[in-house]
Amino acid sequence: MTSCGILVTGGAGYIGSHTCKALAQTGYAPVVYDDLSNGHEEAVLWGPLVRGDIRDTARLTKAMADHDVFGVIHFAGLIEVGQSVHRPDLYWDCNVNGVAAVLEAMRSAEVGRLIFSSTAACYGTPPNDSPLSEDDSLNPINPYGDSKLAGERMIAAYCAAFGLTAVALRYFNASGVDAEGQVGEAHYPETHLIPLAIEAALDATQPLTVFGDDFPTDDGFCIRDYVHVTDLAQAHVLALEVELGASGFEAMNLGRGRGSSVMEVIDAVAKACGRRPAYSLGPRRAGDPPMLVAEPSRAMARLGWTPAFTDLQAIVDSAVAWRRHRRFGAPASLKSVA
Ligand SMILES: NC(=O)c1ccc[n+]([C@@H]2O[C@H](COP(=O)([O-])OP(=O)(O)OC[C@H]3O[C@@H](n4cnc5c(N)ncnc54)[C@H](O)[C@@H]3O)[C@@H](O)[C@H]2O)c1
Ligand SMILES: O=c1ccn([C@@H]2O[C@H](COP(=O)(O)OP(=O)(O)O[C@H]3O[C@H](CO)[C@H](O)[C@H](O)[C@H]3O)[C@@H](O)[C@H]2O)c(=O)[nH]1
Repeated sequence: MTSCGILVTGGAGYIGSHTCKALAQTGYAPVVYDDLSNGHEEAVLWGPLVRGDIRDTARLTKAMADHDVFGVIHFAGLIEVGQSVHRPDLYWDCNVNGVAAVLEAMRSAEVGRLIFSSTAACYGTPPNDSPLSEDDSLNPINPYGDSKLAGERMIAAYCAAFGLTAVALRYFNASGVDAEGQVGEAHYPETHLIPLAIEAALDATQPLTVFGDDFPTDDGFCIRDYVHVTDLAQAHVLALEVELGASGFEAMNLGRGRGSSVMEVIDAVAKACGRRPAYSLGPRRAGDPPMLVAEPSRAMARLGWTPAFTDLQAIVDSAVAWRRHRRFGAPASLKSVA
């Protein structure tokens, strides 16, 4: 019988834990590999946890062999655009050496399929207002995006040379939370807009700072494409068995294809919480492009993927429900870092 085991690096984190749930619901057996530096043991609910660093090739190889996995979904890494500008050393080390270790371990353990967490940050600042397609130029403007694009290129080279197959999924802004509240979003420190705006609405001592109101957009605020994490999780499951062409590698955007400004997010949070988040205006955050919106038709055609959450308000509502009843995560640790 073919193995149904999947090694999920970073599976104790936000997107990884939601993906483990989707994998288990589809009949796969997720094995989480995570050092818990930013993840939560309480989020590992659908299979075993192997604690280890993503740069440890030997430990990864052993985990793949011990659990007889046939694929790897690689989420583990550092994720903050702003931090990457101030500490590029951390991002090149963890995100690039992490991919190298995963690829070498896959070669040793003879594991054939990789799904990689990539990002809209690979595109940099788009040249115009059109949604971004995979054929648009890749010019990251921060070390986080650089490190992810380097990961994609290393993976594509391994596919060409060593016969692995891989899909890089370029997420736009992961948001929202599992409808049953089994897992959720609990980053420390939290830097993402939606959870911070919710905290500001529910706790007057945690005001939000809005990073800039002078962007070249209709209302002057940054625009992002917020896509529900359960929809992202579903795309990973679909990507595991998609047929790939001769190169063995494909990159696909995952977004709703709709942009929302920071002020539209604040409005949706106000509606969901019944109270407007307190906020002050700050300077632009280093490394923030004005507008990132996906053209997601390739993932829809190639994977048969359709995002179930089409509406920003429903995404924000799910995040508010988690904040009110969360299973893990402590509000006192919430802190914005620019
Ligand atoms: N959140 C987003 O909007 C977004 C958007 C685009 C891409 N991504 C990518 O998706 C992936 C997951 O993001 P997330 O929001 O779930 O982040 P997260 O921080 O919640 O999860 C990352 C997990 O990786 C683990 N990890 C970090 N460094 C590690 C190391 N050295 N060794 C082993 N484990 C390590 C952490 O403990 C954590 O559980 C990341 O690769 C990120 O770059 C996220
Ligand atoms: O306290 C805050 C936090 C964010 N923002 C603004 O809200 C928007 C969204 O910011 P997030 O930090 O929530 O998300 P990013 O767009 O910076 O980054 C996310 O999407 C990227 C891809 O576009 C990366 O992949 C990254 O990992 C992921 O966190 C941005 O315009 C940002 O300037 C604020 O105004 N105040």
